[in-house]
Amino acid sequence: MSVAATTRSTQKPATDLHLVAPPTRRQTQPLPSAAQLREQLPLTPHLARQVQQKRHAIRAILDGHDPRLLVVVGPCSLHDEKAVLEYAERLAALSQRVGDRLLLVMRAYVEKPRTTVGWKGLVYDPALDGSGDMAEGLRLSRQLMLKLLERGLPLATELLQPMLAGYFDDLLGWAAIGARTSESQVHRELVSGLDLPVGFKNGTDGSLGIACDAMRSAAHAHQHFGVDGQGRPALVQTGGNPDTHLVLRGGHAGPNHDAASIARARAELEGQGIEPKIMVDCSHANSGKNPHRQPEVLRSVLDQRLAGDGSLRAVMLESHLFDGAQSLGGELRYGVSITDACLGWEGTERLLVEAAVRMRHLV
Ligand SMILES: O=C[C@H](O)[C@H](O)COP(=O)(O)O
Ligand SMILES: C=C(OP(=O)(O)O)C(=O)O
Repeated sequence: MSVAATTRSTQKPATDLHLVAPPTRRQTQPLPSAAQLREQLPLTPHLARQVQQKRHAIRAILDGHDPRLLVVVGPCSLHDEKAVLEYAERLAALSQRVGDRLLLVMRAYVEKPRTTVGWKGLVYDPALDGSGDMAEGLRLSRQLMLKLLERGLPLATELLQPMLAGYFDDLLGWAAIGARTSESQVHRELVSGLDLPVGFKNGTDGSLGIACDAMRSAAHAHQHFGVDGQGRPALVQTGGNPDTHLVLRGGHAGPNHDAASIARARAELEGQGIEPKIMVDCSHANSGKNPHRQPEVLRSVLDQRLAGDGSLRAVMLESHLFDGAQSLGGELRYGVSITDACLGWEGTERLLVEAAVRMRHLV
């Protein structure tokens, strides 16, 4: 029975109207299942091997077996295939130059959590005009991620809508659970069943506890409600994910990348019996969302790492071809973010080469 039909059959008298959803409040349209999209846009055996190798390399860094720095870097969100591929070409070339000291993983973020409302990412609205063609968004997002993999890059994304994980998780080297969802049981259950390294971010208010709780929950086996590959409701059993870590992204009270904050984070993790493996997000509340401050955050992390803090194993940067951000609505500038402001390519390349030079003391 359709949602509209259900609504009509339960219609209440006018006095109870606040209890009854008007027929237009919720409508549904079918979408391809994850299995259908994977069949339409398959991961070749060659790329599947590459994904596994990259996951292995990322784990080795996060576990402290490889002294290189893991760097998750790239646009705040993907919106323009041409610019994304140009960015990826440059990142792949840079990766060749710095790969002995830095492992570069490209941000391929197709879902955006919003504080209130706003464009929610390529997968939701690929035409960028509110038309919300999500079937096309799913297709375009998976196709673009495959093209990025073909350039040899490992991929990172935020897993926001748990139902979407199955459309993309075979392509990922690393994933984030964002500041707005680290406390969510549903996301912790999701991570518990993923065979890839995942970073839990501290809350937007700066709280570390929710991310530590999340790691402990995700390390456990769970039984939860979910969907199978065909999109049918399913009882999902997960085995627990041991490959999770903390991502410090600052909070309402300010940044949390300084030595005192890192020491607090280490103590919180150790207090909960979790090995301290920390990524610092140089953007978001750690830079006050000013992209030109991302370099100082990265330099502060490097200073601490070189001074002997081995728990600092990874960083994140929001970077695009050109500096800044732009609003949707008018004529869009090529290679400029339409969500958070990013550091442009020139600054990114300079910064990462500088980081690689400094890392030679360790690697
Ligand atoms: O990384 C992106 C943003 O910080 C996040 O999606 C929230 O954005 P908003 O506060 O502009 O909605
Ligand atoms: C939304 C993001 O981060 P956070 O969850 O830290 O706001 C992001 O990295 O794109």
